[in-house]
Amino acid sequence: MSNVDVHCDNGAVRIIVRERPVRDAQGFEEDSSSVISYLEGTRNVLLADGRPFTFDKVLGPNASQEQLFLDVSFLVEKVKQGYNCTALAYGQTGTGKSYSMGLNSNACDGEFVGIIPRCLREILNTSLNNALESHLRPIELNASFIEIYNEKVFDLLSDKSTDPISSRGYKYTGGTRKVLKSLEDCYSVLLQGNKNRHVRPTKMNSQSSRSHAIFTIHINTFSGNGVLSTRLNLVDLAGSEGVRRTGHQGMAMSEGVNINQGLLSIGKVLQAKALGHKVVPYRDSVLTSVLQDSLNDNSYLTLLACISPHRSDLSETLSTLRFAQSVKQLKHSPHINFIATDIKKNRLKTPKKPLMTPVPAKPPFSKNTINMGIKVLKPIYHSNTFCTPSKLKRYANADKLNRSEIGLTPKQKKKEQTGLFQSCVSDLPMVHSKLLQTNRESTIIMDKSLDSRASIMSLNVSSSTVVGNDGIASSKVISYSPVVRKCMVEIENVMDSKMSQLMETLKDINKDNIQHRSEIMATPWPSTGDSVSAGPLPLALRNELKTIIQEVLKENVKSNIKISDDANRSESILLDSSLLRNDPKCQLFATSSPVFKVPSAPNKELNSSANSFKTKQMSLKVMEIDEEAKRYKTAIRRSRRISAVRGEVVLHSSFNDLRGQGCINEALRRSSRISKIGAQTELQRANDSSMITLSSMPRKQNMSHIERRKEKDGNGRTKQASRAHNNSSSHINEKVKKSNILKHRAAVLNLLNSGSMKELQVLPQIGQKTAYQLVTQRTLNGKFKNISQLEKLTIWRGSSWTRFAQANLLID
Ligand SMILES: Nc1ncnc2c1ncn2[C@@H]1O[C@H](COP(=O)(O)OP(=O)(O)OP(=O)(O)O)[C@@H](O)[C@H]1O
Repeated sequence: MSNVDVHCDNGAVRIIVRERPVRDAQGFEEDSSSVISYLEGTRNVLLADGRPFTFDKVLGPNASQEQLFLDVSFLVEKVKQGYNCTALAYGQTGTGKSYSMGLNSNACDGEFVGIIPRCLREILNTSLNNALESHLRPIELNASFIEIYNEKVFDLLSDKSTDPISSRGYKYTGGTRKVLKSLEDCYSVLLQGNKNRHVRPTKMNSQSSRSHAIFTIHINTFSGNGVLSTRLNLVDLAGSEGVRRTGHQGMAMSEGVNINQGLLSIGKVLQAKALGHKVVPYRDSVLTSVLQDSLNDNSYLTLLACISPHRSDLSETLSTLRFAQSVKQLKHSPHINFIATDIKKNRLKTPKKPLMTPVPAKPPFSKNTINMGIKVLKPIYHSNTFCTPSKLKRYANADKLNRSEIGLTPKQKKKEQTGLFQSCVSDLPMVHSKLLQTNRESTIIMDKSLDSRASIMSLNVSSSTVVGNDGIASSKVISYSPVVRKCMVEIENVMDSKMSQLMETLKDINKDNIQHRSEIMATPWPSTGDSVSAGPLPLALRNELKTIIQEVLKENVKSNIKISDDANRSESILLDSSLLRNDPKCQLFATSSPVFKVPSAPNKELNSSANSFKTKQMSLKVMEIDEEAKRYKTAIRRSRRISAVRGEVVLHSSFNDLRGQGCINEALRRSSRISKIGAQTELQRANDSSMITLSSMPRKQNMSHIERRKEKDGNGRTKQASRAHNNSSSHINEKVKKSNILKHRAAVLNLLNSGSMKELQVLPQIGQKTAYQLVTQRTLNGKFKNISQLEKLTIWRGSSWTRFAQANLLID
């Protein structure tokens, strides 16, 4: 189509205003002068009773149907490229909506035919012309024509057009689709639809539409691997009307009310979208439910606002113009609708592939594929938070397609795919584990986000191509899962703060050499020249590497200060990259990926053996603190749960010392709380306040903590951990331990006898079901006298009793 108006911009939402000619006076006292005027030399500004309004295009009363179509034909171009498009005629009754859309005439040809027949003719002509060429892929053209009358959907192309196909509360599933192969088909479709449409004469319009009509042209372009499915929705909304002016009563009045209701809801939807509301009230009316796909961001929208020139209609005209202005606020970003049918088939046929080995598939469309005389463009794949293997495969296919189209050699492609896609994905967990060992702050940050296996599994990368308005792929984007993104940002922040701390330290130590050092710090990391290094992931890895290196530098600077004391201070703290190369952490990165190389050594070298030792010590210390921190967090979580049962308020401050004293003290506290829950019973009320037992934690867990502590004693542990261990081991001798266990068992039994279902679930291995069964047994058979009575209950399945008893220290 070469006749796209040069004045059209490429915005996804366009507003065209058309003024109808002055009406003949038919029962009205019409003023022949128009309240609408236009600014000389402009095509987009009009004055309504002196008030200026700016739109994409304004058409005066003398504008022809051809002129109007020139502005709308932009949509035909877009729909051929693979985008969904919608043209919406809105305005007061009798202002020429149906006339402009072409629903008044039953012809497809002629000077006065409107938008719909012209669009049909244009699309059909292109398709017929192209069908003559043998290399073209098959195209299918269909039309559907529905109307929404009194909040019900009617299929105008169906034999039973008087039966509604959908009403409020039911999802509209579409109407009859008629195949369009010739102009005759288009003609018969229009004729049949118009014949079935609800029309009623009003005081304002002898042929007033009483329904909202939606004419849809469906275009399916088939390809080897899928189908490019697009729609052009041409909507003729019923006119807004005042009951007083139409003079309607009864049925006609209720029609008017429903029409206004639909228009109001469409206004609400567009307003909500324009204001960026998260919840858009699509379901407020049948009209908005049906138009949901057309009004969403993924479509080109053109609003044709029809206005009247008469002063008597001024308030309606102003209201229409304001509505049009609010629609202009919408920000749509349409993308091509490619449905890769083969992917669905493949998912069923082929076994699941491992996550990291996507199998390249034949691109669904190539650059040279021509459909309907236009180049079919690349589909967009949106990144998802969590990638299933099949999704990852789809992304990999899209990635390959996009790469093939940007002209990379097969060798480069392979290198990129294996180098960037796979190595980066597989490197991420490794980087994460290295960070865990080397950077305490990063570890805590990562811990926050990656504290579950599921999160670690979500460290996926997906790629997508951004396609511009002109349909050309403008850039390639690699997206990471939110977890990875969050970590990257936080790590970057940590790095920044460390950097500035380091610079401060350096500044204090040697002001003269500061510039030299900053230069070294700012030196870009050398690249191997591999294209991989330019990708965003290597940058992220590089940042992480830098973080680690900053750590090492900082440690080295500090240790050097101590070693060299005052003598020759400036010499000793001079930064040297050989120091980095000698450091085991840096070596690890330097060898793991060819992307990273430690900068070549400048002149001076420092003996780093002392530093390495200190670094190792620091790493061990960091690991210990991390474990402590994890236990601390777990302890707090469990304690909160226990407290919540009794409605206790747990002050965080009371747990602060847990970090230092380890989990044994915490276990004692928790056990004490279990006892307190049981303290509500009459029997144990007196004893409970002094009852402190060893632990309500699983025995295995408890033992493993102690054992781990013992192990750590040999390897060097934190002062806090040592203190906690010494305290606990000195105080808990065998005798006390035994009596504590007995007390603990009594407390558990007491809780089982008196606790509610919710309270019982505080105990390990007691879920909702077991708690319910225990309470039922207790109610039926009376309180449990001892542990063996508990054991004999029929509620335990398999090894559930053993697990419960062990977890609660009820058996030795
Ligand atoms: N630009 C125009 N040029 C010539 N005639 C027009 C123009 N606009 C409207 N008309 C005439 O005005 C009359 C009413 O137009 P039309 O039925 O299209 O209005 P409408 O907005 O669809 O009204 P309703 O909402 O009640 O259906 C028709 O007879 C139509 O021919």
